[in-house]
Amino acid sequence: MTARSETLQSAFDSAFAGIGQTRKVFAPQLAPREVGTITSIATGVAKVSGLPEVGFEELIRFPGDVLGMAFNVDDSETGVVLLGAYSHLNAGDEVERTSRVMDVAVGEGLLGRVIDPLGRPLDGNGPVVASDRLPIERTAPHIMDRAAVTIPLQTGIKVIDALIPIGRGQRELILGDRQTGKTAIAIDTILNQRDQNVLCVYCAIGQRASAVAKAVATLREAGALDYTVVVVTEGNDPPGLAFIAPYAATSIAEHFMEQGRDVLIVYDDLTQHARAYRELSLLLRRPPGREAFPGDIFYIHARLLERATHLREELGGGSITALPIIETEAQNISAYIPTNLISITDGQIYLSPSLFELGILPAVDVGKSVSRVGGKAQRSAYRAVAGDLKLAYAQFEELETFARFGARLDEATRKTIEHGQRIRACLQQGEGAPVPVPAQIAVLLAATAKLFDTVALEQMPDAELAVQKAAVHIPAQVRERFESAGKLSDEDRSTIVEIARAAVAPFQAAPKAQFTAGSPGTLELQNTSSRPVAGGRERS
Ligand SMILES: Nc1ncnc2c1ncn2[C@@H]1O[C@H](COP(=O)(O)OP(=O)(O)OP(=O)(O)O)[C@@H](O)[C@H]1O
Repeated sequence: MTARSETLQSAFDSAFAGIGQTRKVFAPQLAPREVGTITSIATGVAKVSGLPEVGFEELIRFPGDVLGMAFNVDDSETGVVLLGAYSHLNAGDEVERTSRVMDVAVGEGLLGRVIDPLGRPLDGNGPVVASDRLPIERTAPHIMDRAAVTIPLQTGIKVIDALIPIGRGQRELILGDRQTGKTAIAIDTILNQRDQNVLCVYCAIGQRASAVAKAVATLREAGALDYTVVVVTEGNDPPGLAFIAPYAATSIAEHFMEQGRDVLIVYDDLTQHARAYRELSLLLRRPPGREAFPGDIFYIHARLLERATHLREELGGGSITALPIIETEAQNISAYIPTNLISITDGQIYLSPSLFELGILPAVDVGKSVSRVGGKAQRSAYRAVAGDLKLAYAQFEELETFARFGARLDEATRKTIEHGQRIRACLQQGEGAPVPVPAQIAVLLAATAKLFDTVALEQMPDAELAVQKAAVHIPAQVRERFESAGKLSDEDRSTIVEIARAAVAPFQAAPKAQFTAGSPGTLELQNTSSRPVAGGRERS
């Protein structure tokens, strides 16, 4: 054999050897594909037959890549909640099991993005970069994995930080009638997390597109979108999307919490979520209960809010603070969904439409609001003033009701009311203007020291702002004590009060005042008499 024919032979052998080998290794991957058909379709739900092995909450693929979630798993038929546009679907269409449950993209790449509950971008900024995916339904951390709530979550809203403090890992309900400033409180709290090292998730459920666009624009303008993930379902989305939105948002927050980060999550609002669930349940013929809500309506909210917690140090020490929002009807806080949520959460911030109408903003009704765990996390500097402030304010609110009837008031009552009015004025604050801690402490200390009592009510906004600005003069070592657990000494308090006194001084040359019964819920000052006012000072 020549050298040339030898080379040809070996090439021939190796070629055939390759084919033989390929034949041997060729093992086609045969996977069973379970396929069923749509039997009927209604608003946001479909009934499917021919999927005997389908599991509860398993995803089912419909034509056009629409996903659905198995909700009612019966022997003969499966009730499926649709999670996308379904107008092209018809009875008889083929559907397929996916053998997986609903999950969502999570990770740092989501910060600054506006997405839907399926993780699809809505902001036109290209695909979302996810570091991982997590199922939307996860069990809440076990009781032994949880730590006590000890670190405050500053909202930047004076009345909340002073009187209804929130701690990291707490669940605090915001409730009130429509248009009473519920969203404003939640958005302001997000804005205040800028320097607090807290990441935020804002979950808009069934909101008007314009309201969501306004919230996103506010966050973007204030630079708060950089540390916030916005999860949105709009009013005209299928009810299935509204139903899964808070669970998906919570999984996004949990990813950060498990990395040791503090997260704030806002559900705006769970009334829409409950309505979406009611709609789905009625369409799937689940038995209706009170107010036509299904029997497990309490459970769907409890299992959601149980996922907000503060983890133990060994597990990273991260936390999720939840601010669910609920809309009441005609101030009825004892309706089904509000009472459910009140009993699940660790306190509530109640917004009163009457205060809102009087222009007392934020319209927080201090008497009906409570924070059950936040007090323990509150900074000691606040605690030093909160007790006096609460008492004085409660006394004022009670006396104010009497004063409405035009009763003649004795000197002590008049002073209490005057003092209460100034506290109320101090606690008012505009939208989108969170107040830093030192400025808050200065204002609150000035109010408890009755420095504002000699200032005319109409001058109060300016006087209060002057005290806020003067807070920059508080010595650095005192400011440090605001952050630490250390108490303010008497010396610290008098230093702050003196700074505030100097700031208030220009406003104290106020006109003389007399009370008359004014419009309901308020008292007017008239510049007529020369009666002495609080502090024994005569107003000129
Ligand atoms: N502290 C405030 N200062 C001034 N305006 C405010 C304040 N809080 C809320 N508002 C205004 O009150 C209106 C209602 O506020 P917001 O939309 O937050 O209420 P809501 O209760 O969430 O409403 P909805 O029931 O529509 O969800 C808005 O126009 C908002 O700008």
